[in-house]
Amino acid sequence: MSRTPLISSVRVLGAPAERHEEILTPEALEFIGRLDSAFADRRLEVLKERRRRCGNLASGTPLDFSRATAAVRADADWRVAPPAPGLADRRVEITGPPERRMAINALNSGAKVWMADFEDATAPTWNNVIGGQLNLLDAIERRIDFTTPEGKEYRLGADLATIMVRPRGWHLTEEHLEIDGRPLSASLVDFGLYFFHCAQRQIDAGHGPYFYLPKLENRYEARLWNDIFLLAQELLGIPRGTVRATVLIETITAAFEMEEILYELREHSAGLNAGRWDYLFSLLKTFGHRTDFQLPDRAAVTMTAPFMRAYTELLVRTCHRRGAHAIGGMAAHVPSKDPEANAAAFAKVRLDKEREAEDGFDGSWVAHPGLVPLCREVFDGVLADRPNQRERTREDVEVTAADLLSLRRIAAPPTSEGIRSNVAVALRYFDAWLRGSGAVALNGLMEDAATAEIARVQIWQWLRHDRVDRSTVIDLLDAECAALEAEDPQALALEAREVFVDSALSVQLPLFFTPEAYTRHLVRRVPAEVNA
Ligand SMILES: CC(=O)SCCNC(=O)CCNC(=O)[C@H](O)C(C)(C)COP(=O)(O)OP(=O)(O)OC[C@H]1O[C@@H](n2cnc3c(N)ncnc32)[C@H](O)[C@@H]1OP(=O)(O)O
Ligand SMILES: O=CC(=O)O
Ligand SMILES: [Mg+2]
Repeated sequence: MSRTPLISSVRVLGAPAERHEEILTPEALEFIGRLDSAFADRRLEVLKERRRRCGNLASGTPLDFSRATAAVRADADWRVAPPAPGLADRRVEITGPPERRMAINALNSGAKVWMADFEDATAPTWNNVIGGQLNLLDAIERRIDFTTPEGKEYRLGADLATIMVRPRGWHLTEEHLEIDGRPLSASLVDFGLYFFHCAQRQIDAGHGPYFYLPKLENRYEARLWNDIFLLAQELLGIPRGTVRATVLIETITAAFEMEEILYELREHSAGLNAGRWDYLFSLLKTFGHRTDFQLPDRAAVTMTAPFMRAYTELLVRTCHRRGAHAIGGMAAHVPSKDPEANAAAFAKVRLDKEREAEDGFDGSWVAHPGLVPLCREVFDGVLADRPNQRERTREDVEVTAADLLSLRRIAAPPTSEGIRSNVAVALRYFDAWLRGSGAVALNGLMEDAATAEIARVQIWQWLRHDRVDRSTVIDLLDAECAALEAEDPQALALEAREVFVDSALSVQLPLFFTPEAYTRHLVRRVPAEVNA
């Protein structure tokens, strides 16, 4: 990296802990400081534009494919970069937080890719953020093995999944790192620390610095990431085009700009992923104010709903037309110890993966190592010896704006069980998140930040449209708090209740529950110390 001195230094405000100094080296801090200084203003523009667009859509401005970019969509000639080493065959991808034991289990799981997640599946405590970076570094250096006090051994095997890292989204800051008196962008901290420590190591190991990019809303956000990749590669002397990134299409506005997002990132693109849970959240959030866009209980909205099928079909069509991978989403069912529930969960996941494989997806996500063989078997059945099915261009697919927005076709009022379950899931998830776990299994379903957002925003919407009254929700909330406290004396039921009240019962709908909950509950700063 060029050694021109920085005008400002990054200050570490998080408590020091064992081995943190291996990640927070002066050089790594200088690197993320440079990235943040270069892109802080553009990040703020992104957030401003999101608020502006959200306001317009809430007040009824129609959503459509942009006329300004019609030429990009019409040009049949451009393609994204070819798959990078380790990313041609992605038939099974396992996701999970970069926690030490789970990292080893994920890497050994038999999946082709491990999506190491600082986002939906991670509660961004300081220790999770820096500990996650240490685990990634140790995994790449193959020194992550350990033995539990009970004697259970965790060792890396011979055949490991390719690592892709998902940094936090643009809406979040990292309050334990500061430059010029302001916190750094959480996206740039997660991206930058991993890139600084692991990009060259990954290249030396025959792979590369690979990423998943969450919650993008439009092509300008893709352009911003592309510019970040260019600068990061330049600063560390890594050849241009080495980075690869898969963008999650998980907002309704991004669904209208899939081609444009691939185009902006084409030099660094590793395709698109159908992030179904945040996509549903985005639909609810974007149209939550309107009476003409009401969704039924969360459990009643499946991937076979016409507007969800339009979204996944368009994603496959768009990716394959541009030579990019299309990666399927997360079926929420996780294995259970009860054989009957387990068989039901596997049957549901199988159906979901079969539909994706038949539709042309090149691979898909699982949340648990126990589901890797199932997903592999389903995709093997369609792919056989081919690494992917990008040649299936799906020219039969035609999706209109109306198809993507056909929510009315499944509109239904909430049931009392739907209301109760949303209150319970949100409260219990917030409790887990406040205690440092960003993903939990509740009633046989994987719950993470995206699914909890759905639960709380549905309550907000049903209150707004008088589908339920406030006193019913408060009664349910209090009953659930009492049950949680009775079950687990360590539970943070009162704090979780506070997060619920702030995010689901407020007059204005908070765009995400995480920024407020993070600054109020997870940030633990120690007095500032300036890094030399
Ligand atoms: C909407 C989206 O963004 S989806 C993507 C983000 N969400 C996720 O990534 C969720 C990933 N999944 C998980 O975190 C977990 O599977 C959970 C929390 C849902 C359930 O975890 P657990 O309650 O530990 O499940 P369970 O007890 O069945 O686990 C059995 C073993 O599998 C391991 N395991 C479970 N899930 C994973 C995973 N995703 N990656 C690696 N290992 C895992 C457990 O650590 C445990 O290992 P051990 O026996 O060595 O201790
Ligand atoms: O990140 C994935 C999602 O479904 O949300
Ligand atoms: Mg998501």
